[in-house]
Amino acid sequence: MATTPRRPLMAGNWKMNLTHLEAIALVQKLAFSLNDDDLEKVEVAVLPPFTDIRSVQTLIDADRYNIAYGGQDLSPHDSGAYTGDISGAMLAKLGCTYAVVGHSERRQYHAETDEQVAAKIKAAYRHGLTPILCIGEPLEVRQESRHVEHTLAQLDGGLDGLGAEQAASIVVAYEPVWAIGTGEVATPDDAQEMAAAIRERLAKLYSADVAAAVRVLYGGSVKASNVKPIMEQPDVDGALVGGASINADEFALIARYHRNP
Ligand SMILES: O=C(CO)COP(=O)(O)O
Repeated sequence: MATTPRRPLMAGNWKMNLTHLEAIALVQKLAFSLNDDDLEKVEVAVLPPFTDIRSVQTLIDADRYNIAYGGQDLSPHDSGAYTGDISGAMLAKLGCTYAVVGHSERRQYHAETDEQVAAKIKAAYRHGLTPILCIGEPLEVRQESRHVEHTLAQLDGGLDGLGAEQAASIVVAYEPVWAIGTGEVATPDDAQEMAAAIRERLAKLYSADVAAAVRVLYGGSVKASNVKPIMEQPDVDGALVGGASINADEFALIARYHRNP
């Protein structure tokens, strides 16, 4: 099996936080806290609210910051009468690299189904965006030890109808719902167990090469103080960071985890 080294990705999902003015201040501070070596070792991305993206783009372009950015969601449609929605074309035109798809908060508060998630993933690829597919189990499912089965069913649903070439570039984020915003982080072993199971399922659905290429992130109460042992797991390739990503100092420390003793 040809294994290409996977470049770690630290992505900050700001959720519904920070105005465009606050976004500019955060990205500036973040860029000053990271050196070329950090940004070579680790890809750093921010995922601001839609209203901030134009400002983030302008700043990153003007100062040539090596920081990627993307949207927190996108419409499965390319244009039309979908009030309040944002298309992949709009995100692509703003220079976005990524689009988060199927975050548990979208599934919970907007009743998003696996079918809609699969349609959004295809919409992202139509516009050259890399989807970050979020999957993960709620607490009661873990308590019944059905977490792997539940999470892999979401993976199957999200990837439904997607070809191998596209699947090889997707990013999958394992975000156990019980760890999101709770301060209760999964153990490094929990993260590794699921990341390995995701990779194994990708090998089955596609091929060993696809499984070896896909970056699997962990998300849920990631902080500078807990990120390193999670990143040391062989199948974990990065983190999707919520609360800690809206503090530039903390997110920079997370992105520079490799410098920590
Ligand atoms: O949902 C998350 C990232 O998408 C995780 O959020 P927290 O880091 O705030 O737990």
